[in-house]
Amino acid sequence: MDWEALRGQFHLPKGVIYLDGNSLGPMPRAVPVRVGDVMEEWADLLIRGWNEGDGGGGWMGWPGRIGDRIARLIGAAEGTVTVGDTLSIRVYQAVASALHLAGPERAVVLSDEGNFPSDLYMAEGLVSTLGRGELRVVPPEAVMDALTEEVSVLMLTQVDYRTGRMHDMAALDRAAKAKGIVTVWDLAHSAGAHEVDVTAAGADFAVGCTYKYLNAGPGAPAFIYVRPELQDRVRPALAGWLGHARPFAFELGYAPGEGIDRMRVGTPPVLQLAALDAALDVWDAVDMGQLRARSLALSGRFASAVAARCPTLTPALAPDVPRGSQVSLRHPEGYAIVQALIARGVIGDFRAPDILRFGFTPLFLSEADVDAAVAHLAEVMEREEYAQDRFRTRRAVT
Ligand SMILES: Cc1ncc(COP(=O)(O)O)c(C=O)c1O
Ligand SMILES: Nc1c(O)cccc1C(=O)C[C@H](N)C(=O)O
Repeated sequence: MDWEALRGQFHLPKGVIYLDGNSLGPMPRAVPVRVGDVMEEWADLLIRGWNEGDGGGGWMGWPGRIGDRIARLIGAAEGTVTVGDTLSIRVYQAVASALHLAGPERAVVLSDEGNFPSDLYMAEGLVSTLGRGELRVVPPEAVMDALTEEVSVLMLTQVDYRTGRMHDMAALDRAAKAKGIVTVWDLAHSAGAHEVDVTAAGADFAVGCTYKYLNAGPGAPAFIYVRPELQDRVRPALAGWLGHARPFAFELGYAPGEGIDRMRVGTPPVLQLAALDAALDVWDAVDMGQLRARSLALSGRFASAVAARCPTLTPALAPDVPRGSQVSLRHPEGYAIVQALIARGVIGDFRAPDILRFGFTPLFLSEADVDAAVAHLAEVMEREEYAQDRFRTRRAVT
């Protein structure tokens, strides 16, 4: 694959080494052009855009059309993915639908301590709304043994947002199925980061965001996948008018739409979908196997150089633990170290209580970036640059 050509498709600010594409991907150059085109369609077509926008295809069909483009990246068949709303909403929708499928006999939603708080809050809220059941949260290594007959839904984020630890999706799905457990996977840190095969794994539901590795921009819409065999049995939980079988009949009662369309909720975010559509063009030339190989090469290069040059930074994971496309390190002064690095133009991020997190995105990073980032980090550590007050003052966000 031509990595240089791929990198050329992104706007990357001068003097910045961006190791935070796992939180907010950089902007593909095609995005503002495409968003501008769609704004012109809005200006000229007005409401006719729903039917005639997108060069004639209409904006209304975008959630499914763009869902199909994401499907390829997660090993899903056409017609199994739709896009819109935020990831937190999609998590709620998937877990609620999964609980309904699992039936009332079982009560436990099982998750792990590496899951993102919003996912846990959503499940906790659902359980309390239903007035039955419980959310059970175990350490990541204990998930397999916690798959008991009491569990109705297994809800996991495949790659831990803090440590980068990666669950074996196929093995956990197999074990869950053997016990009649419905599975929900959050692929926020997987889609576009490494190969994912929801079909081979037999996942029931998968959700993910598009503003990280898929580079669709801040607030970009989320996606949801439903296993084809379940689609006509699923009750969408958030029964919005655009998930109705006949939205424009404006019937008073709800009738679920066909297949994945029933997971649609309300009006599609057209401008953000235009950004996503353009961002997905970059992926047309990407082979996921080669991407994974390069991601491991770049992150491995970083991890071993840091181990050699920065002995006080402890890896968050043992070397033999499978990880996503990030490297996480621990240090009690993690926040200040990350701030000192950002001041030097190396952007990573910090996650409480002590994690320095670095994402490696082969679409726009090179070996030279990795080596320069390590050199900066080594200097920050050797000179104890992080001890300066200006780096220790915490901001409220990110
Ligand atoms: C794994 C995971 N789940 C859920 C979320 C929440 O997504 P959103 O803010 O788009 O609802 C995030 C990131 O914010 C995440 O990393
Ligand atoms: N979604 C975010 C946002 O709206 C603002 C700041 C950060 C984020 C994030 O994506 C955080 C992210 N889920 C994480 O992995 O930590």
